[in-house]
Amino acid sequence: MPIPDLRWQDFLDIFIIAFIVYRLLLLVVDTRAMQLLKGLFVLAAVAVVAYFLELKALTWLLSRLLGALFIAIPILFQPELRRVLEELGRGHLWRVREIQERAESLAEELLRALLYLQGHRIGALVVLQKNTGLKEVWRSAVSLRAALSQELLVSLFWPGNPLHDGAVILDREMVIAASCYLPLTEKSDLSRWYGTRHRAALGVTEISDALALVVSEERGEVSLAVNGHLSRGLNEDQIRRLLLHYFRGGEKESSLWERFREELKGDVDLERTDSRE
Ligand SMILES: Nc1ncnc2c1ncn2[C@@H]1O[C@H](COP(=O)(O)OP(=O)(O)OP(=O)(O)O)[C@@H](O)[C@H]1O
Repeated sequence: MPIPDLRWQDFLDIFIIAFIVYRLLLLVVDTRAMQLLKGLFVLAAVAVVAYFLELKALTWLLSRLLGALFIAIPILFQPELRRVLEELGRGHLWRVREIQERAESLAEELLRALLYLQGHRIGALVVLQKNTGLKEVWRSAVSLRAALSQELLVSLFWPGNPLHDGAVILDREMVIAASCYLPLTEKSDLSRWYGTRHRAALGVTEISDALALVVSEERGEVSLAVNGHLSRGLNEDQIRRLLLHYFRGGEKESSLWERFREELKGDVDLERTDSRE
C-alpha cells in the first residue's frame, strides 16, 4: 500500500492525539481503571498472537470478549470516567501548575521531616528512588505503600519505633517501605567519620540512580549521596531545591544531579573522605 504524502497538519494531528492519550493515561494511573487497561492490553496481545498463529477458535473467542468488554467499560467505570470528564472540564488536563504545586507541597513535607529529625538529632536515611527499581532492596523489608507526610516520616525514624532501624524508600510521593537494609559501599578509602548509615547511603547510590538523604544522629547534619558521592552539611535551601527537582520529576539525567553536586561543592564540605577526624 503506497504511503500517502504527509502534510504538516498530519504531524500536528498525531502530536495532539499522542498528547491527549498521554494526559488521559496520567489521569488513570494508580486508579482501578489502570488495572483494567493493563488487563485489556494483555488480552489484546494474546488475541494478536492467536491471530498470527491462526488459532481460529481462540481468536474468535478473544475478539468477542474484547468487543463485549468495550461495551461494559463505561458501565463498570462510570465513576472514573466521570472524574476524568470533570477534570477535563476544570482544565486539569493541562495541569503544569498543579504538578508544580504538588511538587512544592511534597518537597515541603519531606523537608520539614528532615529538619525536625535534624533538630532533634534523630538519625534517618531516606532513599529517593528514580528510574532504577529497588525491589531487590525492599523485598525483605516492611512494605508500606503509604502517602508521604512529615508526620509519617518522623514517626518511622522515631527512636523505639520497631521500624526506625534502616532506610525508608520513597518512590516520588509514596513511601514504599521502611526498615530497609541497604548494601554498604565497598569504598575502602572512606574516612572513619562515616558510619554504617552513611556507608549504606553511598552503597545504594552506587547500585542505582537513586538519591539518598542522611540525617546524622551524631552531628545533626543532613547529607546527600548521589552516584557514590557524598555532599555533607546541606542547608535548608539546598535541601528544598534538590527535593523540588526530585518531585517535579522529568529531570531524569544523572548529569542534573552531578550539576547539583558541583553547585554544592562551593559551600558544602564535600566528600573529604581522607583525613577527617
Ligand atoms: N545497611 C544498612 N542499611 C540501612 N540502614 C543502615 C544500614 N546499616 C546501618 N544502618 C542504620 O544506621 C544506624 C547506625 O548508624 P551509625 O552510627 O553506624 O552510622 P553513621 O554513619 O555514623 O550515622 P550517624 O552520624 O547518624 O551516627 C543503624 O541503627 C541503622 O539504622
